[in-house]
Amino acid sequence: MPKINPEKNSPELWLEHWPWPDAEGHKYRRGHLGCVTGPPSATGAARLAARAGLRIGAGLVSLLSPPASVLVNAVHSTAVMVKAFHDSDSLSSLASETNCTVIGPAAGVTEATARNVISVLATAESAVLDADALTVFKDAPKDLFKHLRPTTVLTPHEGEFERVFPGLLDQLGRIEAAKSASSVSGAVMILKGAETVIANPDGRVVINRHASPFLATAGSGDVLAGITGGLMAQGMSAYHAACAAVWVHGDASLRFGPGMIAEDLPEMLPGILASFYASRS
Ligand SMILES: NC(=O)C1=CN([C@@H]2O[C@H](COP(=O)(O)OP(=O)(O)OC[C@H]3O[C@@H](n4cnc5c(N)ncnc54)[C@H](OP(=O)(O)O)[C@@H]3O)[C@@H](O)[C@H]2O)[C@@H](O)CC1
Ligand SMILES: Nc1ncnc2c1ncn2[C@@H]1O[C@H](COP(=O)(O)OP(=O)(O)O)[C@@H](O)[C@H]1O
Repeated sequence: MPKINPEKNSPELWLEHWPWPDAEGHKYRRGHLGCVTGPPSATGAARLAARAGLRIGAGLVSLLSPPASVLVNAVHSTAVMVKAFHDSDSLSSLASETNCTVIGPAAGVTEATARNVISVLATAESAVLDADALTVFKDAPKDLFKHLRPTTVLTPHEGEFERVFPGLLDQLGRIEAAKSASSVSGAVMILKGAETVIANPDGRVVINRHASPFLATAGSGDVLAGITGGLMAQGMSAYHAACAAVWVHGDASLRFGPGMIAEDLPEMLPGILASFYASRS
């Protein structure tokens, strides 16, 4: 088998595609991100994603919330909006109003989550599937694959990856496994870890080592899903958004350093954006 030498992730790969706001623009032109929340006791993960999406520049961000979680979400949200969905049909309708929807963080490993994932994929312009949105297809990954498109990004850690692509990691190693999974599923893959691999269905692969070990903290992956979705909502292609989000997420962790918790990551984004903005030619 030919050895793949993946490209190293760096801003040169994607910064020229950064979705800066137009001087004449308004918030709707900066894109609408939706983040699907879980039950009342598990809403924080989606809120981390939502805040990251807003910080990275999406013009509007909505928490798409089961009715029982609306109050807890509303109490904890200010600029981020809250919209209730009663079933997968009404979620589908809300997702159709977004440019990208993130689903999975603390969504719950339930049949309802599986239905909700399919509904989001049917109507959202683009989607990020993380955590439970992947785990829930453990016994029938092909049921998921048939709904995936090149505008979908999957963001598994190794445990989640193994559930949806059993045996691939052991058989091929991380880089080849991510590449194969992207090709088989037809979606962009972010295989997370100390070295994160980003793979596109067309065979492009990038490896990211620009990250701090302090990222090993609860909720940091939810923030990555939100950054990715926030960039896609602004019109960045799924592959460029995936590469950019992973680098920026890593940069935020390196800038913060020891003591970082997931909540700190979105607050590091303005400094990173300022340095990108200043470097525009
Ligand atoms: N604030 C909140 O609300 C938060 C809510 N969260 C939500 O919690 C839910 C559960 O998600 P989760 O990722 O914590 O656990 P889960 O899917 O059960 O897998 C864990 C098992 O997988 C394995 N494993 C292998 N490699 C691994 C790796 N690199 N990183 C991690 N695990 C790895 C390992 O098994 P082992 O290899 O040790 O046998 C491990 O025991 C989900 O809905 C998520 O969104 C979180 O986002 C946190 C913040
Ligand atoms: N040792 C490490 N070095 C660099 N990055 C790491 C390390 N451990 C985890 N990460 C990163 O932290 C994030 C963890 O995401 P995830 O496992 O989904 O956590 P959670 O479900 O708690 O949000 C990923 O982006 C992963 O790449």
